[in-house]
Amino acid sequence: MEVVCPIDEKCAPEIAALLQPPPPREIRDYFDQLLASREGCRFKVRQDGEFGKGAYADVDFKEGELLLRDQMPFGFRFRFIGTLELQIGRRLFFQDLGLSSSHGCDTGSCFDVSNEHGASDSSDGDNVTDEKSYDNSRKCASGSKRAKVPLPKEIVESLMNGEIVLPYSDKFSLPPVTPCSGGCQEAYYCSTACADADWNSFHSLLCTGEKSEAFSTKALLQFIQHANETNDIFILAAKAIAYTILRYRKSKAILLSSYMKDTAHVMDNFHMPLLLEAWKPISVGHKRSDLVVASPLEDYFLYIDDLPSPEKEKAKKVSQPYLDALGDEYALCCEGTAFFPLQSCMNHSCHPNAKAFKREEDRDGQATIVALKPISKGEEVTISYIEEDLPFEERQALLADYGFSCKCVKCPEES
Ligand SMILES: C[S@@+](CC[C@H](N)C(=O)[O-])C[C@H]1O[C@@H](n2cnc3c(N)ncnc32)[C@H](O)[C@@H]1O
Repeated sequence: MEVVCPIDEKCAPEIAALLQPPPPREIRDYFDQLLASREGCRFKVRQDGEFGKGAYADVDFKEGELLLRDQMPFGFRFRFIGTLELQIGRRLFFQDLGLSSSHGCDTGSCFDVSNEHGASDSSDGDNVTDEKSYDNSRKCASGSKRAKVPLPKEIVESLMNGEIVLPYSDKFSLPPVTPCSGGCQEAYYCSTACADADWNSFHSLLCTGEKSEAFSTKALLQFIQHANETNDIFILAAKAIAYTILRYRKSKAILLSSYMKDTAHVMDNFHMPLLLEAWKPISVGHKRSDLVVASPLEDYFLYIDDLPSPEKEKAKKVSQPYLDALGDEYALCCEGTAFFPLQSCMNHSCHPNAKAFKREEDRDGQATIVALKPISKGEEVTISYIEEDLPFEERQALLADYGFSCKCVKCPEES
């Protein structure tokens, strides 16, 4: 017997309306507003291209010029926070629990204190680019085979408690850890402003602490555990839904405040339009992107390695046991999944004119797009979702995972 969710049955027309993309005029207005709110944004989003929406240069760009730093409308900024010692301590702590993996960070907020239960799966869906694949300049240690030499538990604890200070670590200062004000001990931030923004955006409904506004924190805990054990895309989906609900509630409150209390019944006519409006940032077709933030630990150990003698030998005497304990993971990047509204409008080309690229100075989780060649005003900006130098068949196979067959300038020629 087919199991039908009672909500699916009861709200079938509303669900169908939510799944319908907004009309082109509304999509255009949405992007016009979004671009106007981004200071110095030199793009246009047009919907009349060969592949639907696309991003077009609004000025001439030179080779190597920064085109865009895209921000997430909801979600989080990925940043390493706390101290270098805390980062090492947490990483060793999770390593000891057997939880360490290629995913260096949690799925939460602007943090990362290396809470390693986020398992993002980049193989499914419509993720736009994997910035890691462009990040060849950095030595992410996945390929190397450094055997780990574990440290005693007490040392790991002392690192996390701030009782151990490593030489030159003050040169790699990180924003202090601000815990979630809801008391969940799951989300950590780089500032109170960031914590508040997150709370108001979605976290108040997803927090498992005592101040949570979730309907049932017990159910929420089960959900989070399930997502952590399977795929953190569920967490991102929950954030999208919480974000929509909170946006809906805000506009409903504004609307109600402009009516007399006894005419509140007029709301019946507004539920759906308000919900559709609140949902718009998602329904205009944001695609998820995988993003990577380079580890400050890698920078630290490289810095020690580059010190002149005898400082290098002196510092190494202290730092080497930590490097040995971390093994390959000394350079583990922080990986996560995010929504970038502008980057997700960029179409793919196997002969792209721009690139999603993490530069040395990019220390947060914004999406950075850099021109690979001069781009003229009006020209479409394209990026490669995959390694574009691969042979034709391999490129097609990879792009099939993204759900389309590539029709860029290069592919038809090569086929
Ligand atoms: C991240 S979206 C880019 C924005 C998209 N054009 C839209 O309208 O939302 C990726 C989708 O755009 C289309 N697309 C992008 N580049 C393409 C290409 N080179 N060849 C064919 N389709 C492409 C595919 O449908 C793909 O799933």
